[in-house]
Amino acid sequence: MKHIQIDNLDFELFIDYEQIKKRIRLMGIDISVKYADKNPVFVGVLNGCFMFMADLMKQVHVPCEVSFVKLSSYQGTQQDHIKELLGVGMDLSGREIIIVEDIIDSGNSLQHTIAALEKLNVASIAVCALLMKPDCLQHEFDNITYVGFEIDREFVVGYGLDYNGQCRNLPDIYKNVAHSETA
Ligand SMILES: O=P(O)(O)OC[C@H]1O[C@H](OP(=O)(O)OP(=O)(O)O)[C@H](O)[C@@H]1O
Ligand SMILES: Nc1nc2[nH]cnc2c(=O)[nH]1
Repeated sequence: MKHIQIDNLDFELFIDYEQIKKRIRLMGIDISVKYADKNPVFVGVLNGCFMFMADLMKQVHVPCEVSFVKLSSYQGTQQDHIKELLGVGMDLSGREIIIVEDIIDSGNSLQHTIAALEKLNVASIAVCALLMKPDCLQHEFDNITYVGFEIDREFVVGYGLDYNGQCRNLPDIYKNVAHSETA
């Protein structure tokens, strides 16, 4: 089993790039069928989505547009409180939106992204996430339509996901393991 260490944490291989590609291919087929003639806008939530978005777009075979947003946070004592969406950069009114997320954990980010997009008079919002942790969700959503892999509570890195800014470049996904397992 492939292991890596980042700072003080150990990780082992969890989902390899071949599995990821196969799953994304099927997700792309589903989306292409559903959105034929709808010219959807894929809205990626940076930073984590960049690899997933790139691979997903190669598997979507209908006319579409791509945009990215970033969530900004309050600083200091309010740190981690999501404030607003930055960078949509196009008119989304009347458009069919597919939010692209690398991972849904608590669902806090997703809830804020959806709330911000709803203010822009979009026609519809669906969510496409590579990973989701159902046991960690703190909100109810009725529009998480496309999920690559449902995973347990483990902390994962790679394929766009970081630990302290590191590991986003890894093609495979790794999960955190206790120190003793790798000793
Ligand atoms: O469901 P949640 O508990 O909100 O967690 C999911 C969010 O966490 C990560 O983003 P992060 O804020 O770490 O920023 P990043 O994309 O730049 O890594 C990930 O990309 C999701 O957007
Ligand atoms: N890198 C990373 N970011 C996250 N954000 C929410 N959950 C996770 C996770 O498991 N890994």
